[in-house]
This record gives sequence, C-alpha cells and structure tokens, in this order.
Amino acid sequence: MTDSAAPTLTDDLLWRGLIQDSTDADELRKHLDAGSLTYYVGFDPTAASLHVGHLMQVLTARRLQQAGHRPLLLVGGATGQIGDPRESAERTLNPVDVIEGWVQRIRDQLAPFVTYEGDNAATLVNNLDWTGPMSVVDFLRDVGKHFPVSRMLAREVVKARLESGISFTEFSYQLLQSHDYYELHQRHGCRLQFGGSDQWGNITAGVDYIRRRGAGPVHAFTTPLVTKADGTKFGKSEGGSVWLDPAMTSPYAFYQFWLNSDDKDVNRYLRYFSFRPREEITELETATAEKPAARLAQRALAEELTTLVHGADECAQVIAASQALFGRGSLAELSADTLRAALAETGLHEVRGELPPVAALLRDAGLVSSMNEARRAIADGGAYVNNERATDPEEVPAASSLLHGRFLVLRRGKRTFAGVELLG
Ligand SMILES: N[C@@H](Cc1ccc(O)cc1)C(=O)O
Repeated sequence: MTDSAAPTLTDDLLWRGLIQDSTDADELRKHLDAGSLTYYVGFDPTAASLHVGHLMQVLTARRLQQAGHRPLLLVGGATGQIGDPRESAERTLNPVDVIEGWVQRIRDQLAPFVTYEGDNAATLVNNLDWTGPMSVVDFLRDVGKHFPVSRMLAREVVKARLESGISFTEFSYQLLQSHDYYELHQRHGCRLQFGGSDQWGNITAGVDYIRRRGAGPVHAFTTPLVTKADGTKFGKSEGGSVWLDPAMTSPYAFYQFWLNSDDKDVNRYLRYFSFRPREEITELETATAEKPAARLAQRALAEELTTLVHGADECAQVIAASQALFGRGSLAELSADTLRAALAETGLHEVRGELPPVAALLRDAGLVSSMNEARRAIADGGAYVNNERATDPEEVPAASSLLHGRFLVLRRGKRTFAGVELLG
C-alpha cells in the first residue's frame, strides 16, 4: 500500500511551484487528480522560434500529458496577426506571409514535446481555422456581446496602455483568445487552459465568456513568471534571447545557458523544468547547498534540457566540446560544427593568410591586451594552444595543429578562451 503515499499530479505541480493562480484550487485538484482532462495552452507566432521562456508552458503541457491528460497545443495563426497587448507599447504588425511561416515553424517545434498515441493523444490546432472564416457581424453579435467593456478596461495591461495609447486591434485581442477557449470547449471538450502569469486576464476572460454563453464550467491556472535572483530577465544571454531553434541559438550556447544558472536559481529551475523524480531533485538541491562548486544541479539541468530540446547525440557533442575546451577531453574528436559553435560563444577571431606567432595570436584574439602581457602569460606557463602549454612566444603554430584544417583553441589560465579560424 505504499502507493497511497505517492504524490498526485496536483501535489507534484504545487511542489514544483508551477501553479501561480487558479480559478478554483479545489476544483482544479479534483480534475487534475482524476480521469483524463482535455487542456490547452496557446503560443503566438511572434518570432521564428520559441525561446527558453516558453519551456515553462511547453514542459507543463508535457507533464500534464504524462499524467494522463489530453493536450491541445494551439498556435495563434489568427491572434499572431493581432498582437497581445504589452505594457510597453503597441506592436508593429508583421506581414501575414511572415506570420504564416512562423506558425509552421512553431508548430513543428512544439510537436515533439507531446505524444500522438494512446487515449490522450495530443492535437495541434491553429485558431485561424475558426477565426479566419468568422464575419465581422458574427464576431460582434456572437462574441462581442458577451464582453462588458468596463471589465476589459479594468485589465492591468489595458489600464497601463490607456494613457500611452492602445488600438482597437490590441484591445480586442482578449475576445479572440476567449473565443478560442470556447471553440476548443465545443469542438474538443476542452475544460482547462493554462498559460504564463501574464495570461491570467485573457484566460479568465475566456472562462467568464464560456459561462455567459451557457457552456462550461471550465477551469484555468497560470504558471509563475521565471525570475532570476539578480533581478535581470530570465532567458537572455549576451547574444539576446536563448531560442530553441538550433540555427538561432546553438545547442552549445543552449547548454551553457543552463550550466551558467546561478546557485540561487538552479533549484527552482530544476523543479520547474526537470522531469526527474522528486527524490533526485532533492538530492541535487542538497548538492547545491553542500558542494556548490561541483555545479551538479546545473549540469543535470543543462544535460536534461539539452537532450530534451536537441536530442541525446547533440547533447553528447556539446558536453564533449565543453569538456575538451577545458582540457578534459580531446579537441580533435569534435566535429567542425560543434567546435565552431563552441568557439562562437567564446569569441572567434578570424585570420586571413598567414598565422602569426603565438604571442600575437593571444593578443589579436583578445586574451591579453599587449604583446608584453602575452609574453608574460607564456613565461608563467598560463597560455595554451589546443590545450598544449605554449612555451615560445615567437613560435608559429604548425599547419598540422589546426583542427579541421582551420581552427585553434587558445586558452589563458583555466577558464578564458578564444577561438581562431584561419580563412582561405
Ligand atoms: N496570448 C498568448 C498566446 C495565446 C493565443 C491564443 C490562445 O487561445 C491562447 C494563448 C500569449 O501571448 O502568450
């Protein structure tokens, strides 16, 4: 009878800190912990790729499906053309054909996070399918009639934008999202919507709207905003957003992003994003407290998420690259793509024509600021070319030492790197 002690889905979500707000905590628990509930979460095509911030929603969707519920993943082919209002300012409309391209890409990106087999098989939906054909008259009669403007005006973002300006287009956004929930309720029996905490207004507007139309009841919850202890925005690295598309953020940079999580944040991230059992997460939390320098939690998180998003092979390559860079593995075994991606993160210095001597390379690649400093670093034994200690500042690296015929990895001390690429 040990099973009775097993945490329910709701217990697990609460323990992970994944529920910020909900329409009714007891009702939600009842539905999440019983039978199979059809739920949805929506993603607007506002860029060519999702980013790490979206993983909160994507992985929560995966979690609910693993617990037996049925996911509907919505891509906003219609809402993406309108724009969910943000506090900052009105959005510039993107061309329709660009949005269409992004819808397709985001759909493909979401697809592998859920399964299409079994009783609770996932379905991918696009709100353009029901919003596109609707006439203005139908929209105003059948949808608009259920929205009190006073309620719409009371929404935080709308209030914030009244002064600076908000178009009727963005003001109407919540009607479209609300109507999505209604359509999914009618078509698929959907009874739960979740989203990020910024979606609370749109989501509850949908819950009310469904009730006003005499359907439901339906439920909702939001996940918390992912924050960082240092107060900066989660999901950015020096190069901007950390995307899920490997052509926009290399798997190496993706891995490093998680590996660099602060000790103060990493335990929270594990609870949010990891599919490891609770005991393992608790062990990793203890490791963070007792042996922070080993970064076991960061490694576990980086490895798990890189595998989930980019696949096991890619993750193995990335780990090999990061170890090889730090002198704990063979640089020669890395593929040219992996090596280039890793060096792009550390800074890749291009050389045309002849390679200069080591001291000049160190300076040109930015690892030291002068030839004198370069000579000193070499004399102190703190400069490396492809993990071999440099001894002679005047030595020109042999052509045979170039990795894939064109790369060199320069290192100063233990942790400062730069790449060199010899062109044509
Ligand atoms: N408004 C959501 C996306 C979304 C779109 C349509 C929906 O029906 C649901 C969610 C966001 O900006 O993140």
